[in-house]
Amino acid sequence: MNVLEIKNVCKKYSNNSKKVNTTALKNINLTLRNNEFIGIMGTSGSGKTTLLNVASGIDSCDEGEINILDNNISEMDRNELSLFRRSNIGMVFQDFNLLNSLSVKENIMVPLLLDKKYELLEEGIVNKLANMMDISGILDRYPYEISGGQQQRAAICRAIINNPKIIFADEPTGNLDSRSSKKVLSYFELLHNEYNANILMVTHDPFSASYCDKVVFLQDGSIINEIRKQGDKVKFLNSILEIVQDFDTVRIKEDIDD
Ligand SMILES: Nc1ncnc2c1ncn2[C@@H]1O[C@H](COP(=O)(O)OP(=O)(O)OP(=O)(O)O)[C@@H](O)[C@H]1O
Repeated sequence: MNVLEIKNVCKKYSNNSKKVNTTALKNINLTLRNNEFIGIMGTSGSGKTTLLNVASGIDSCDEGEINILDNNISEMDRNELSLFRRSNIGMVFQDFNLLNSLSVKENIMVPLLLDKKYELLEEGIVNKLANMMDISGILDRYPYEISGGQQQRAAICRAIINNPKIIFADEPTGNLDSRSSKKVLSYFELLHNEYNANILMVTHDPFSASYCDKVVFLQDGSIINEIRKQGDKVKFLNSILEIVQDFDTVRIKEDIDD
């Protein structure tokens, strides 16, 4: 079964004060199959975050539909969607989105408390995840007392504590140095390879994208290319870099022509 189907999706933003419409997504079709890790790349403003927000139900689309495990989330009302998202979707953001007034442990527990899944807390799920993500020594600290990499690993624990069917990640390494990025990416890889996690990740970074099975490239709201991993990560990284360089060359030529 496909985990996520994005079908003919279009999205416009209207800016009422200037009476300008921005077409952010143009007829997007994309499928995330079971046990797939897909990356979304593209230049700034190409529509990456909009696509992730629409696919995860944070935002609505104007045309088309989004199916998650055969449920059309575009047709759900607010309450249905909110419940559906809580039990099926895990989100990871560039700026971590941890609550500073809660300890790391409490932050990770939030989704279970919202869903009253106290039995999982008693089974020690927080400690298990913290061990897996190598943050068990900092559970009693507050987000402002730990590094960005540790905050992101705590945010991943929070995203997966409900055992979601899909993890959506928007530039999860965007605020991290290269060492912390590698560690965070290695945990995504672990979740994907060992726990069959399905992941859709936005990134502008070819190195991060090389952890995916497949990368799609957006430009001006359309998918203009896609590439599937064949061989190892280094080979995949080189293929991604070639495509990114081609885009850059075309863009520079267009800028010169303008
Ligand atoms: N809330 C909004 N209102 C109006 N226009 C928006 C809004 N959000 C995004 N846009 C526009 O939609 C287009 C796509 O934006 P989006 O944020 O999805 O791009 P992106 O590829 O994620 O960019 P970046 O890499 O810079 O984060 C851009 O032209 C952007 O200016």
